[in-house]
Amino acid sequence: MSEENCSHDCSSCGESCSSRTEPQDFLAKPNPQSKIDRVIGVVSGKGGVGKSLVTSLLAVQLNRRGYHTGVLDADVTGPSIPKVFGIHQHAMGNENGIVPVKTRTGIDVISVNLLLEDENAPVVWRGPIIANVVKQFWTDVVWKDVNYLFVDMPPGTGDVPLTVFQSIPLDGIVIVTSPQELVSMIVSKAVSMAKMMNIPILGIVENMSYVKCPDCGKEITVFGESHLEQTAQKFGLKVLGRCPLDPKVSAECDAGNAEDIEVPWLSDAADEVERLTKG
Ligand SMILES: Nc1ncnc2c1ncn2[C@@H]1O[C@H](COP(=O)(O)OP(=O)(O)OP(=O)(O)O)[C@@H](O)[C@H]1O
Repeated sequence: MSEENCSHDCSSCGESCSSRTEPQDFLAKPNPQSKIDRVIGVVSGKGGVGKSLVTSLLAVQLNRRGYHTGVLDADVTGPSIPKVFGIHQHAMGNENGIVPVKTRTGIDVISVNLLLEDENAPVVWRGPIIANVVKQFWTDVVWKDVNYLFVDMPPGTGDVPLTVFQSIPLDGIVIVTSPQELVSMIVSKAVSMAKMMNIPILGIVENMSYVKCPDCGKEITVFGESHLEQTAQKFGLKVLGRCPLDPKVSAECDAGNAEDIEVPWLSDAADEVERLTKG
C-alpha cells in the first residue's frame, strides 16, 4: 500500500509494509522465579455475591485434590481473602521478590491486606495505582510451583478489571452470580468482556441459591426463583454449581476457617478447573 493510501490502522490491513505496527501485547511477564500451570479468574457483576468465597473454596477444593493452589486477591479495595483463611501476618520479600503467605494447608495467598501496615485501613487509591498493584502481584510475587492460581477479580468492567484481564494471562474464568441479580444482563456483560479478551468461560456458579430448612430439608429460594438454567442456555455456558446460603459457611469464613468447609456444591466447578490440565 502506498504511504498516501495508508489509514495507519494495521488491524484492518494485511499489507506487510515498512510502517506496519503489530497490536501491542499488554500481557505482563510473571516473576522469573514463578512457575504457574493454570490461572483462573473468578468474576462477578457486582459486589457481595460471594466471589471471594467461591475463589477461596475453589482453591481449597483443588488443594484437597492434591494440587498446589494459590489465590491472588485482585479485589484491592475489598480484600477479604486473608480473613477467610485466618491469616494476618505480613507478606515478606527476598532477593527474588515478594513471597506469598501460606495458609494452614499450604495455599499461597497474596493480598493488599498482607502488605498494609494496618489491615483495617481503607484502600483509597485511584484506579491506575490499584491496577498497578494487581499487576505487581503477578510480576513481583514468586508463585512457586503453583498448579492453579485463582484470581479474585475486581468487580465491574472499569479500569482495574480491564488491566487485570489484559495483563494476567487467564486460562479461563468462572462467573459467580446470585439469584436476585439481573442475571442475564450481568452474564451477558461478562461473556462479552471474556470474548473481547479471548478468554474461555468455564461456567457459572450461582451462590446463595437457596436456604435448606434445618427441620424438613426443604429448599427455600429466599431471593426468588433462579433463572440460571435459561441464562446459561442462552449464552451456551455450563452451570457449575448452585451454592446454598448457609450460616455455617459464613461463620467459618468469619472465623478464618475456610479450609474446614465441606463444599460438595462446588465439585463440578472444581472438576471443570481440573479438566484444564487433565483434558
Ligand atoms: N453461600 C453462602 N452462605 C453463607 N454466607 C455466604 C455465602 N456466600 C457468601 N457469604 C458471605 O457473604 C459475605 C460476602 O461474600 P464475599 O466476600 O465472598 O462476596 P464478594 O462478592 O467477594 O464481595 P466483594 O465484591 O465485596 O468482595 C461474606 O461474609 C461471606 O462469608
